[in-house]
Amino acid sequence: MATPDGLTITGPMGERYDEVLTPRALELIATLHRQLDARRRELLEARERRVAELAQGGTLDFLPETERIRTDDSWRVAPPAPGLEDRRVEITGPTDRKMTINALNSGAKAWLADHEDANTPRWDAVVEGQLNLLDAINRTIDFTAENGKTYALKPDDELATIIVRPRGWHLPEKHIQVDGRETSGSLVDFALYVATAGLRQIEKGLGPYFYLPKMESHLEARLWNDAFVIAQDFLGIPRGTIRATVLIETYPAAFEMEEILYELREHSSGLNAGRWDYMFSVIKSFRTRGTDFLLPDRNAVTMTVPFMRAYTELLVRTCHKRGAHAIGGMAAFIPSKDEEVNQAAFEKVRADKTREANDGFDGSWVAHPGMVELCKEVFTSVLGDRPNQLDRTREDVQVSAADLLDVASTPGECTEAGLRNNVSVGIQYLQAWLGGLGAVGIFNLMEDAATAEISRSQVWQWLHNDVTLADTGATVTRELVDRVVEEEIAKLPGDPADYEEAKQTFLEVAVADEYADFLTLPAYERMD
Ligand SMILES: CC(=O)SCCNC(=O)CCNC(=O)[C@H](O)C(C)(C)COP(=O)(O)OP(=O)(O)OC[C@H]1O[C@@H](n2cnc3c(N)ncnc32)[C@H](O)[C@@H]1OP(=O)(O)O
Ligand SMILES: O=CC(=O)O
Ligand SMILES: [Mg+2]
Repeated sequence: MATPDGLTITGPMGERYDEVLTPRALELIATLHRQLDARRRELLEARERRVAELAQGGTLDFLPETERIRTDDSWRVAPPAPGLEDRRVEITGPTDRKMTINALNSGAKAWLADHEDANTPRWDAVVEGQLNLLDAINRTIDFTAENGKTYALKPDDELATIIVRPRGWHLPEKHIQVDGRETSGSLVDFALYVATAGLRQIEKGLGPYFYLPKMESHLEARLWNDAFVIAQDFLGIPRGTIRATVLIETYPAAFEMEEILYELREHSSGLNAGRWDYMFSVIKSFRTRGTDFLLPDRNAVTMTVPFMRAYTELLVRTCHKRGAHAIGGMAAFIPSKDEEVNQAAFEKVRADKTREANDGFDGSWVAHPGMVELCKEVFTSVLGDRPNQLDRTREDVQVSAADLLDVASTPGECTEAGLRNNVSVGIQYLQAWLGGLGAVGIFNLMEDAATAEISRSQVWQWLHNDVTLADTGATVTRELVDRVVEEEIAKLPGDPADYEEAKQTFLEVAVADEYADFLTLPAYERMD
C-alpha cells in the first residue's frame, strides 16, 4: 500500500487493515512524529533525571514555578462535551470484538476502550482494535462465539460513549517507523482513532474522546495538548472538539493536577484517580529509600490508608474548583461463580463506590458488566437526577505535600504470603500478556498491567531493601525469591516448562539490579 514519504509499516497487512491505516491517518502519524517525538523523548529523559534526584534523597512537592496557575481563580476547563455530561458509571476493557459489543451494551454511561493497562500491544491488537471501534461506530459490528452465541449492538441511545485510552508516552510502536525511527505508541493509537472512527463520532454528534494514561508532569500534558491542536488543524475540525480525561496515576502527577488541567483546559474532560498505577508509581519513585516508602502486602493497601485518601480527596477538590469531572478508580473485584466470593466482591465494590460518591466523585469505573448496575445505583443514590456533582467544591479539603507523601503510616506488614502472591500474580499475568491477553482474572481479582507492576515492583523493593518478612522472620534474598518462583510455578496448571518465558521476563523486572521502568517494555521486546 502507498504510505507517506519516510513512513514504513513493518507489521503484516491483514484483512481490512487499510480501513484504519488510511493515507490520512498515516500522514497524521508522520506529522505528529516529526513535530513532537523529540520532545517526547526529552520528557522521558526528564523522568529519569527526577528518579535519580529522588534516589539521592530528593522529594516531591508542588511546583513553585507554577504557583500562579494554582492561585489564579479565574480559569475553568471547557464545559462537558456531548455524551460526557453524565459519567456515573464507566466500564473499562480491551477492544476485541466481543468485549467491544459487551461493553457498549453494558448499560454504562461510558466505555474506556483500552489500548493501555488492559491490552497487549501486539500489531494485530493495535490495528484490529481500531477496526472494531470503527465497526462499532458504523454499527456494522457483530460477533459469533465458538459456542454459537451471537452478539449485536443495542440501539444507539442505549450505548456507552466511547473514550479511547491510547498507550502511555513510554511505549513505542515498532511496526510503524518514520524517518527510520520507531514511533510513539501514544501518537499512533491517538492518530489512528482520531483520523478514522473519531471523525465519525463527530458526525454522530459526539466527539473523539480520550483517557490519557501514566503522565508524570504538566509538560507531558502540554505535549498531548499540542498533539490535539495539530490533529484538529490537520483534520479541519474546530479546536476543543477532542476531549481528554487525564489519569492521575503517577506520584509526581499528584503534585501537578491543577497544572495538568490548565494545560489541557480547552480539551479537558476531567481527571481520574488511577489508583493501581498510582500505587506502582509510589513504590517506583522511592524504591531505593529504605523503609520510609515501604508499602506492606499489596492487598493490605486500601483506598482509606492516609496517603491514598489524601490523593483522592485532592483530586476531587482540584477538579471541582475548575469545573472538571472527577472520576473514581477501579475496584479490582470481579464476579465469581463461588457464591461466597461473589457476595464479598459485590460488598467490597459497593463500599468502594459509596465512599467515592460521598467524597464528591462524579462517577467511577467498573471492570465487568456485572458490576455496572451496582455502581450506577450507588452514584444515583447520591446524584439523583443531576448528571454530576460538580457543584460540590470540597473547600473543606486541605491536602499538603506531607499528606501525599505519608506512606510511612500505612498499616500492614510485609509477609511471605504477600511475596508468594506477588510472584504468582506477576508470572501468571506475564504468561497471559505474552499470549496476547492484557487483562485476566487471577485469584478472583482483575489483573492488568498496572496491578502486575505493583506485584513485581514490590518484589524488587523488598529484595533491594533487605526486608524482613513478618510471618516467617526471613529476610528477602535472591535465593528466597528464586525458591518462591519455582514453588509458585509448580502450583500452576500445566507443565512448569510452559512458563519459562514468563518466568524469565518476571525475573528481569522483579529481581535484576537495574530496575526496568515498565514491565511492558522488556515484554514488548520479547513479544514477536
Ligand atoms: C488498573 C486499570 O487500568 S483498570 C482498567 C483496565 N483493566 C480492565 O479494563 C479490565 C477489564 N476487565 C476484563 O478485561 C475482564 O473483566 C476480565 C479479563 C478481568 C475477566 O473477564 P472474563 O474472564 O471474560 O469474565 P467473565 O467470564 O465473568 O465474563 C462474563 C461476560 O462478561 C464479559 N466481560 C467481562 N468483562 C468485560 C469488560 N470489561 N468489558 C466487556 N465485557 C466484559 C465477558 O466477555 C463475558 O461475556 P460472554 O458472557 O458474552 O462470554
Ligand atoms: O488505569 C488505572 C489504574 O488504576 O492504573
Ligand atoms: Mg493505569
